[in-house]
Amino acid sequence: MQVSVLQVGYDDDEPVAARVDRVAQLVADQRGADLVVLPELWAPGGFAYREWERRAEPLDGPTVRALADAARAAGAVVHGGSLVERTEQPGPQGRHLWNTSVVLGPDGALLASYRKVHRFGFGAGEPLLMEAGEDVVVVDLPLGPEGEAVRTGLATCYDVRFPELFRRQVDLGAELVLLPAAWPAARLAHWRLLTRARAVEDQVVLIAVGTAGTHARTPMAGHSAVVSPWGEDLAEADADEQVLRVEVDLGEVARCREQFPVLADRRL
Ligand SMILES: O=C(O)CCC(=O)C(=O)O
Repeated sequence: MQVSVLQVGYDDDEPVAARVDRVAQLVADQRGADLVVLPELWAPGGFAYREWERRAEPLDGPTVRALADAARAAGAVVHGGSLVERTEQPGPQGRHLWNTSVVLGPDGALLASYRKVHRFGFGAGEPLLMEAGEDVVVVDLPLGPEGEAVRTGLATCYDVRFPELFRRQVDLGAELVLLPAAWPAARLAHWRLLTRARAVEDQVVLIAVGTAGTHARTPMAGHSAVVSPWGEDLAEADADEQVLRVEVDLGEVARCREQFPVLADRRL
């Protein structure tokens, strides 16, 4: 499987509509990739809390429509990262906003969405403004050598600190996990450690995609990575905007689980 990791960089000066056009073109340029993965909240701004209400949109809004066109142009499955989703109906806490990731097929159809379960912000930001997702999402994506289904778990940024979510995905058959993020540079060491730990303990291929640049006075860590089930880096970005093209052998998941059957030794 050929994967394009798009580590998007942005600052506060770039208008959102211009960023959506720029990133959609970057996605469309990824012909030859089977899977393209974008970061968390790259259009509205991962830490631009004050702008989220104004920049929120439904799942059939302009950002997802632009990504769907780009997926068709690239002929690839596109994990569009996440957006601030606005719904008509409020959630249990009476709010209308969610941090929602979307996955589109090569025909532009919406294959899956995932609402971030663990909200980041310690009382501000996400817990104050957004609803929490309730559902663990594992979806079949047509990413095998002949387009066969690959069980793929979806998680977002802060979720990586909660190993039980990923273990539940493994129980639901996940072999590949996609983790868009907007991770701050201040905790780069945690990002590197936790992404490798999740790949090793769950024996999955983990594709972790962060952002670059500084917005809302928060420098971003970058360092997107594609990690094998053995915990080895198949690729790692630096701190700047970057596109990584990586060949991933998903057969390594079954080989790793057979050669080192640690998951079979769990005591429940
Ligand atoms: O857990 C962290 O240190 C950062 C998490 C985060 O930035 C997020 O979930 O948006």
